[in-house]
Amino acid sequence: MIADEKQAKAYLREYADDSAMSRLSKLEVALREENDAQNLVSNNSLHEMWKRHFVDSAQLLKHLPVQIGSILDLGSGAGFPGLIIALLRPETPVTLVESRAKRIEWLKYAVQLMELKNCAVEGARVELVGTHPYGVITARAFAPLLKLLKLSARFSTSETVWVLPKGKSAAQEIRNLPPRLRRMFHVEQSVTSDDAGIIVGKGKVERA
Ligand SMILES: C[S@@+](CC[C@H](N)C(=O)[O-])C[C@H]1O[C@@H](n2cnc3c(N)ncnc32)[C@H](O)[C@@H]1O
Repeated sequence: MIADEKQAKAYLREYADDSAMSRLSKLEVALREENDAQNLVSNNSLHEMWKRHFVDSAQLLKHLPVQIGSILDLGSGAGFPGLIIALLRPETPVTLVESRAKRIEWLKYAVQLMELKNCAVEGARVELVGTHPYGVITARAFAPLLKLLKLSARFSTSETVWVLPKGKSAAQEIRNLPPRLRRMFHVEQSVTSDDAGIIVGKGKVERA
C-alpha cells in the first residue's frame, strides 16, 4: 500500500521517465492554482496529490491490455484518471469526456501544459458524444456502476476492457448488477487505500 507522497513518487517512477515526472510536477502546481478558482479536487486531498490522484490513476495501467485501440474516460473533471494514463501511455489515443464548461477549459489547458499529443477533450455530456468503439472504458467518481454501464454500453465491444476505480463500494456495486452483467466484472485491490477497489471486466455491455 502506498503510504505517503515519497512512496507515491517512487511508484510513479516505475512508469514515468524524467520528462513525464517533470510534467506531473507541472500538473501539480497548475492544479493547486486552479483549485482556488474552481473546486476540481477536494481540498483535503491536496497534501497527498501524488498518492490520491496521480498514483490512483496510474495504478490502472496494470489492468490494461498491452494492445489497446483507444481509451475513453467518462466525467474526467480534474483529469483523473485519463490525463495520467495519456501521459504514461503516449502511443494510445485517450478521449476525456466532461460536460462542465470550466472543467472543459481546465482539461484543454492541462493537455497543452503536459504536451499530450494523444489526448482529446470531448466537451459534452456523455449522452451526446458520437458512438465509437473503445478498447478501454474508465471513469472515476462518475456514476453508480449500473448507470455508468447504461451511459457507456454503446462504446463497448466484445474486446473492451472496463477499469473503474470505485472506492469502498466496488464489491457491493457488482452484487447489485443483474446476473448477466455481474458475471463480467470482478474487484482488484487498490494500492492507494486498503478500503478501495477497482472494478475490472471485459466485454460488450448489450443492455444495462
Ligand atoms: C465527481 S467528478 C469526478 C472527476 C474525476 N473523474 C475525478 O475522479 O477526479 C464527476 C465529473 O463528471 C462530470 N459529469 C457528470 N455527468 C456527466 C455527463 N453526463 N457527461 C459528462 N460529464 C459528466 C462532472 O461535471 C464532474 O466533473
